[in-house]
Amino acid sequence: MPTQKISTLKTVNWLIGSTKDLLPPLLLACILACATRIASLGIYLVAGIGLLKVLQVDQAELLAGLSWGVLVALIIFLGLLKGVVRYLEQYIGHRVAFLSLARLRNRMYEAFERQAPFAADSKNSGGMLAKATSDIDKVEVFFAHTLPPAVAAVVLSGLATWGTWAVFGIQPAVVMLAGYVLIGLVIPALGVGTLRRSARDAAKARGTQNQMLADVLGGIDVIHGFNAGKPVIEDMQHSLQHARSAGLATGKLSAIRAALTQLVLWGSLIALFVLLGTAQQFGALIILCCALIPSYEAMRAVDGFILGLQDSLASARRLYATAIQKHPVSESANPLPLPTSGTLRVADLEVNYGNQLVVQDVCFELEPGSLLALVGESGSGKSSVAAALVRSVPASGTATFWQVPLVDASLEELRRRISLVSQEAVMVRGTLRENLLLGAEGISDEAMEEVLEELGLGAWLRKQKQGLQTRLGDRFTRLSGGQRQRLALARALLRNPAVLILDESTSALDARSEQLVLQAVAARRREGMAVLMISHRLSILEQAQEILVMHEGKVVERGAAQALLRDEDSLFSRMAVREADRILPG
Ligand SMILES: Nc1ncnc2c1ncn2[C@@H]1O[C@H](COP(=O)(O)OP(=O)(O)OP(=O)(O)O)[C@@H](O)[C@H]1O
Repeated sequence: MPTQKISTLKTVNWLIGSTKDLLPPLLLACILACATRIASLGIYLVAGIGLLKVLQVDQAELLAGLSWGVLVALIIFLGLLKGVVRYLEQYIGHRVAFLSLARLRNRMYEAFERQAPFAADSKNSGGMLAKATSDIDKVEVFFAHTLPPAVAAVVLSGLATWGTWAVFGIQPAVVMLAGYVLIGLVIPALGVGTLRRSARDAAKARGTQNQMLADVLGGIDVIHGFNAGKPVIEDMQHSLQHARSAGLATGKLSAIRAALTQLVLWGSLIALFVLLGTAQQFGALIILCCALIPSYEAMRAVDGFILGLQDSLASARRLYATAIQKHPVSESANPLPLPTSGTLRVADLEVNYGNQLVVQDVCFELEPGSLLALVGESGSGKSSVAAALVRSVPASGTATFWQVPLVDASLEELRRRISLVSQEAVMVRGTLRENLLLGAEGISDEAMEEVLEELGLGAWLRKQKQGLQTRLGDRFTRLSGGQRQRLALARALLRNPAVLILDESTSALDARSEQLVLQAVAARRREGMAVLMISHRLSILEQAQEILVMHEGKVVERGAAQALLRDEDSLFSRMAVREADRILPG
């Protein structure tokens, strides 16, 4: 859902709902912020009274009973009080902030997890990173550093106006109130639309920059290899420029607001001087100035609040949009268990991405122990069939495992029974053991070592001083493409699924390693594991009971390899000839 369409009310409601239990400490932080500002005001007022004493201005009713000793004691007391309440305000404010940060991060990670892998595939990872980091930071700043000072400013201005009215009459009270309204309401309202737009643009630009950075870092070897550093840097500079211009509008407006606030402050002082500037009321003027300066200063927090609010709301809207986004594939309300073995039957399978139909009318049966191959040109829809079977992408038609429709099955069990080893053999940061387990339990070290041996990685493992504890991704344990593919395959084999889908999972292997992989797969098939193999290699296809040849999303030919090859005009024969020419040109 585009963030512009999300209402502020819903966003705030979600934000409060997400951090509900933090509201009492946030309220306490607001109360403490009020106490800090009141103590500050008190210090100014006592200093003002001291000044009156020094200047020997006759303000009998104000000065009665306030000896130097009392004034010094009051200053010390107020100073200590301010120190203590400020400490508590900061402590509680930051506690609320960090808890809200943790809470929001968790909610975001849950949302990403719920939407994965579809979200990770279809959205930019940089945008997701920006949401998980800077957007949440912006919301946290709002909670910790903007709301309590803004609340305190409003309370303080109310108190100061009331006090002025009570002691000095209505006219100076009206001057002060006018100043508060100008600083707290009118000036912050200037250019709110521009602020909202630039906050939204800035939040989006942060996502784009993160995305660019992630892409550049991921593809640094390619960029170097193609000498593409200069255009890439220019692109990044362009993007930074865009972010800078989004931030510039906010900067200009805050400068104008700050200047206007100073004008109002000095205007109010002049107005008070005109009203009370006679010799008799000079004392009152000094006292009012002492009240006005800290309370106007505090009122500026409202401006910061409005600025922060636009930023926070822009970020909160992006977070809310992600939090409410549903994965197009959902689990049924009462998920059915899946047996450990059975036949996978697929009929009339269709896969759509948006309104692009990429797979249609695909039907096949995969019995325990059998091998089915899916071949076809690049983009013909093979990987989409595989993704549909593990329900990573939405699909229609019927797919059942041991007569249980996959749409009714528990997603966790489905992905335990059907394992997909996809084209990219992704390893996460961590040890070899952690990568092989990847959340699975009850797999022994011996079983891991055995599978690695079976896949031809035994010698490599023995060379690693820390064995299964070797950290992957470290400088000296960079994996080759073929090692990576075999580790991904080992991960799947260790889970012993009923159906193993291999999507071009041997593309980076040399003939000997591929042979070892095929032997391992054949051994599992003898134990009943069914295999759906997506591959172009004839050596693999010969072992398949049935080959499905896909073209533009449809199965156009099917049968055993030899039968398909007998028809020289078949798409499969032509593909086989091209594949043979590729290996042995001429
Ligand atoms: N997540 C996605 N969003 C939108 N379109 C997609 C997505 N994944 C794949 N496609 C499109 O669906 C079509 C089929 O892609 P798919 O990856 O299934 O083909 P394939 O036969 O596996 O190709 P290859 O052999 O190159 O891996 C392609 O046109 C591709 O652009």
